[in-house]
Amino acid sequence: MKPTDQQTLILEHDGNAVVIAAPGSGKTYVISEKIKHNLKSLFEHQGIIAISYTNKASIELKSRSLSNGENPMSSFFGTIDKFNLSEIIIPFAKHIFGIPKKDIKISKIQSLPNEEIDTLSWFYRNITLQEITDDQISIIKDHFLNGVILIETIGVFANYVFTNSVACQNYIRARYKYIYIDEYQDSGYEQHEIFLKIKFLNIKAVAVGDLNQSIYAFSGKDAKYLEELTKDDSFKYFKLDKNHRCHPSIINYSNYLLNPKTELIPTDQNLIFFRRIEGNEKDIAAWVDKNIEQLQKDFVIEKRNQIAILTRTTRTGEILNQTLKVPHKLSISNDLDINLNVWSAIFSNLLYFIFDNDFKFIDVIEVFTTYDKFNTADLKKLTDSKKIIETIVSRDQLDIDLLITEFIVVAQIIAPNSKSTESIALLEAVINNPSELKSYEPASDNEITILTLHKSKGLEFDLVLHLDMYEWIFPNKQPGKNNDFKNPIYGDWTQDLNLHYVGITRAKKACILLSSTKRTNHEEKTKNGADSEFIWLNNIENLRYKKKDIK
Ligand SMILES: Nc1ncnc2c1ncn2[C@@H]1O[C@H](COP(=O)(O)OP(=O)(O)OP(=O)(O)O)[C@@H](O)[C@H]1O
Repeated sequence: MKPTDQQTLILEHDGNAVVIAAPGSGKTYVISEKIKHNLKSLFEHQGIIAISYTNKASIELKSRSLSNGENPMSSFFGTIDKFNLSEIIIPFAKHIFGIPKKDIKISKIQSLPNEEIDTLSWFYRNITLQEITDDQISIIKDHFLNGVILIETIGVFANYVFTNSVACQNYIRARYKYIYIDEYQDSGYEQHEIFLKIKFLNIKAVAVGDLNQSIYAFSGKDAKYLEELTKDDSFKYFKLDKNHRCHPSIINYSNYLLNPKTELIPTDQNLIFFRRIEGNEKDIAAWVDKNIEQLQKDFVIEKRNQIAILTRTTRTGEILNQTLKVPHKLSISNDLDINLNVWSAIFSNLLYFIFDNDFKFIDVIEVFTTYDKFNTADLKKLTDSKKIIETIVSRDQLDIDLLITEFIVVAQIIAPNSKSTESIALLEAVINNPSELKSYEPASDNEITILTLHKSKGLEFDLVLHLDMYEWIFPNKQPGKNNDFKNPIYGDWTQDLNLHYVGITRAKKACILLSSTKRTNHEEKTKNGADSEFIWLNNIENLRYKKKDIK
C-alpha cells in the first residue's frame, strides 16, 4: 500500500504530533507504520507506549505494528487502565505509600462494605487530582495498603504516583521513547494529564483521533482535550481527511449528517438505504433472513462475516440473536473481560487463545511481562501448561474443572502476587455460560456479526445493517416535566449523532438503516415505532437511494 501525501507527512515527522483523522483515513495504518519505524532505532531495553481504547483495538495495533516480524523490544501495547496499573501504580505506589499487606485486588467502590463506601462519598467520576485533598489521598493509600485498588480511582491514583515518584518518572524516561494514544477524542482528564507529563520527559508524543467520533461523554470522556492539543504549539498538527474505506455516497451521507453545508463528492449511486419494516424487531430479523442472499449478490459480498448488524441497545442485539435464522454471532462483553484484576485479564486472554486461532499463547504471556519476569524453569512450566490446555480442549467433552485448574497454574506463574478469587469466580461463570463462551470465537466466514454501535468503533464491514432507528431510542430522549411528550428532553444529541456517524462509516460498500412500525421497550412492552429524527434530518433523504425509499 502506498501512503498518500498526507500520510507521508506524518510518517516523516519525528516529533510531537496531533493527528485529526476522518473515519477510514488510515490512522491505524499510519500509527503502525510509525511504530515499525521507531522500533528500528531502539535498544532491547527500550520501547514505545501504544495506548488504544479497547483490548481488541490494542491487539490489532500490535499485530499490524509487528506484521513483518519486528521485535517489540520493551514496548507496551494496551489500554490506559492497564498502562496506569502495570507501569505506574503497581510498581511505584509502594515507593510512596509503603508495601501492601495483602495481594493486590482491583475492586469497584460499590463492592466495598457500606461504611467504607461512606468514606469515599467525596469521590465522583470526573474529580481531578488538583481537587483531591491530602486526607482523601490517605483514603486511597489505606485501601492500597490493604491490597485494594479502586477501579474508579485508577486515573487520579496513577497521576498522583507519577507526579510524586521520581523513580517512576526516571523509569518511564529511561524505558520509553515514544508514546502514541489512539482515539484521543475519548480521553478523560487524567489520561490527558499523564500524556502531557510523559511528553514533558522528552518522550515523543503522538495523539490521534477524530472529534466527530467522540461517543463516551457519558463516562467522563471529552473531545476538548484533543482539540486543545491542536492549539498547542508544541504539537505539530496534521490532518488525515481522505476516507479510503467507504463508498463516496457513504462519505457524503455521514459528512452531511454532521454538517449540511458539506462539499459533496460526485457519485452516480447512493448506497445508503432506509427500510421501515412492518412489525417489530423480530420482523426485522425475518426480513434479514429473507433478503440476505440477495443483498450479498447485489453488493458482491463474498463472506457473511463482512456483514454487521449494529444496534443502539444490547436488548435489540439479543432479540436479533434469538430470532435470526441465518448463521450469526452476537459479540458481547462479559464481567471477566471488563474486570481489571490481572488474573481476569490472563483468564480472558487464555480463552481467546483457546477459541481464536489468530491469538497465540505468547500473546497471553507477553501482556504481563511487566508484572513479573520469568526464569527458564517458569518458561518450561508455561510450555507444559500450554500443552495440557491444548489437550483438554481437543477432547470431545470439555472438562471444565481441569481447564480452570490449569488456567490457575498459568496465572500463578505469570502473576503470583495477583491471586484473585473474584477472577476465578468470574472465569467459572463465563465457562458455564455457552453464549458468553462463544463470544471468544471469531465469527466464522458465514456468520453475520451482531454488535452494539459502541463496540463497532474501529471496525469495518462491507455491509452495515444499522438498527434501532427509532424516535425516543436514537437519539435518546425522555418526556419533559410531568410526562410532557410535547417538550421532550434529549439525552445528548451530539453524542448520539456522533454514534450514528461511527455506525455508518463502518460500511465499505453499503449501509441499510432499519426501523419498524413497532418496537420493544425496556420493559418488554410493544410500542409504536416512529422513525428516528436522524432519518429526516435537513432533508438527508436526498442522499439516500431513492427508488425503494419508503416514507
Ligand atoms: N494510502 C492508502 N491507500 C489505500 N488504502 C488505504 C490507505 N491507507 C489506508 N487504507 C485503507 O483504508 C482502510 C481504513 O484504514 P484504517 O483501518 O487504518 O483506518 P482508520 O483511520 O483507523 O479508521 P477508523 O478510525 O474509521 O476506524 C483500510 O482498509 C486500509 O487498508
